[in-house]
Amino acid sequence: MPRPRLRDETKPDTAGLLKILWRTLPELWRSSPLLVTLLGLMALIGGVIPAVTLLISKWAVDGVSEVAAGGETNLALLAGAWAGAALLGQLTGVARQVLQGYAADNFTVQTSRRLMDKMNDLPGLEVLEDPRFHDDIQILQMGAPRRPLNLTATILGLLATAVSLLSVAGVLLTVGWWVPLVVVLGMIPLTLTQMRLYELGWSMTIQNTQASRELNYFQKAALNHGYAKEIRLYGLMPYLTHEYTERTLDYQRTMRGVRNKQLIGVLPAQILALAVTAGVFAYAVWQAQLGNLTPGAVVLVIGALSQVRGQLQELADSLGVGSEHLHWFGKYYEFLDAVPSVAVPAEPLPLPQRFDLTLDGVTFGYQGHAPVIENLSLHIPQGQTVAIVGENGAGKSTLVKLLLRFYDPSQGRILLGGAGEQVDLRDVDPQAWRSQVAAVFQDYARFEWDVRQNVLLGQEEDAPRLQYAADASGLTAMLPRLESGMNTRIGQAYGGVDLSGGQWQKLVTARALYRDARVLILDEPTAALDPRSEAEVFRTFAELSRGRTAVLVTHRLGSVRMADRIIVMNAGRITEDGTHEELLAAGGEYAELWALQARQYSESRDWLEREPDPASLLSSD
Ligand SMILES: Nc1ncnc2c1ncn2[C@@H]1O[C@H](COP(=O)(O)OP(=O)(O)OP(=O)(O)O)[C@@H](O)[C@H]1O
Repeated sequence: MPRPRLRDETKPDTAGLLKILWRTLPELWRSSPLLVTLLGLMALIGGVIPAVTLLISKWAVDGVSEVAAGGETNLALLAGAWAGAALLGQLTGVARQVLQGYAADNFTVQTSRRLMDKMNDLPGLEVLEDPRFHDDIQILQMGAPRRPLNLTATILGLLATAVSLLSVAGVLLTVGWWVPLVVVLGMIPLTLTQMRLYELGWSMTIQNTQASRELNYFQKAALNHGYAKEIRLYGLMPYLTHEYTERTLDYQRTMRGVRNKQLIGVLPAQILALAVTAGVFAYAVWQAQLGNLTPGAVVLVIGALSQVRGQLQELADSLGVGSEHLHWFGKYYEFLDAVPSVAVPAEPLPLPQRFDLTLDGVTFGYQGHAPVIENLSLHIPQGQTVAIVGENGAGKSTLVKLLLRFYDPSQGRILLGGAGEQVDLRDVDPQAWRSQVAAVFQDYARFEWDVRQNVLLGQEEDAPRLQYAADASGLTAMLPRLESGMNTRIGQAYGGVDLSGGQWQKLVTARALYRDARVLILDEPTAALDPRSEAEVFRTFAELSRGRTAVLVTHRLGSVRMADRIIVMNAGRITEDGTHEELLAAGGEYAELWALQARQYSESRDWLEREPDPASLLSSD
């Protein structure tokens, strides 16, 4: 299975950028067809107005000369035409700004939606754990609100500028066929230099994203509420400040170098452009002195020269800025085209009748790491309650994530279904399978919404079911302590309250219970609960798991006795498998862990019951 490739280290050249533009134009048009068509028309109209104005100016100056020489010219008509053209220019300009805003808004929403839809099409987690992905997603996230908007403005601006440039250059033909050619050729180096420098700026952005992400992390950590206790306790702030400052200064030094290069780099090309403009201007004046050009033509040349200069400058800026936007869109398409390693099958098989779970020689390692599950085989018949225990890092949570198909095994298969109807998890729609599973993860999501939304997670509210989930999880009992009960907003950032670890755990248990699922997975659901709440959650779990397939990962051995079967994992393998009594009798790791926990309980009970002797508390042995 090919790994998703989100980062193209070879950045697109001009042909690549044109390809990206070619793909973007229809996208832009699709986001608001009528608006974009109208805007295109307006850009065309706005584009020819400068040339028309120049011509009218020429005719007016020549007309004035004619009148001065005793001839006749309708100067009022020319003045009216000039004012009309200027007014049309103003009006199309304003209308363009307004409509462009609407079109850009639509394009922005469409682009962001595509990003989120693509995220939804990535059913696995692997892609999110790739550090290169963080860089790309940061670029995409930061650019999503502004790149589509800016590109829309740039494309329309480019269209108007190109039309303007062509029409004004056309007007210059009246002075000499070579004049527009020389003017444009003389200014092309400026355009190219500017574009190259913009390119440099973009590549710096890319190269520095990891660096800027890291340096920002130091600042974020320093200001983050969640880290505040450790930072104060361990006096971490000077370290964070030092790291942040050093890294930022380093980063700024690099960026300053790029900026200076950008500014100085354009100077020679600017001087050439200026020389060409001055040369053509001198030529026009000389020709007028010889009587080859009318005063109106000189005015036209002066106006056209400054127009062409301005427009080429604009073209260079737009092409440079536009190429940055296109680079962003290049990343965006790379992301949209990324092939997820955990893929939704083109033609998913229906879910089987029975939900027996079978792992058949499964091996799995996280991206770039050694296997953490090795050749593991396990059969969990439908309806069985299985507790998985084992030391830290044994692979228990990884096994749970594999069961939910957040990853695919690198070897072996995970099968779903009873005999004769088994399907490989890879062949069913992951969303269909997950909708049958309720799970409480160790690192559950703490959405900063209200309590109700945190339980419902986007599902329709069913009052009796919500009541049941809240009662069974212990959530109901804690609601009176929250100011607005179920409607209490969580998260200080939005003026809400903070929940304790145990309160959160009750809430996420309610979240799982609200889902009417056939498979129940609880990964350390009681780590932060007080003993009474813990007992309550296990009692509910026992009740709920009746008739359902249930997997419970826990270190609390006292609670695993009620499981039909206990599995002990060690270094990615199953080392023991049986009931509580069987495993105790076997005298293996489980029995050892059980004895250890039992001894801890009895020792602390003895210790508590003993009359405290201050000397024994202070002695070192
Ligand atoms: N996303 C990840 N990327 C890389 N390695 C990971 C990732 N998640 C877990 N691991 C590694 O996989 C191994 C198994 O982790 P896992 O979380 O499955 O263990 P566990 O048995 O659930 O441990 P615990 O009892 O501490 O929760 C560990 O060595 C861990 O460092």
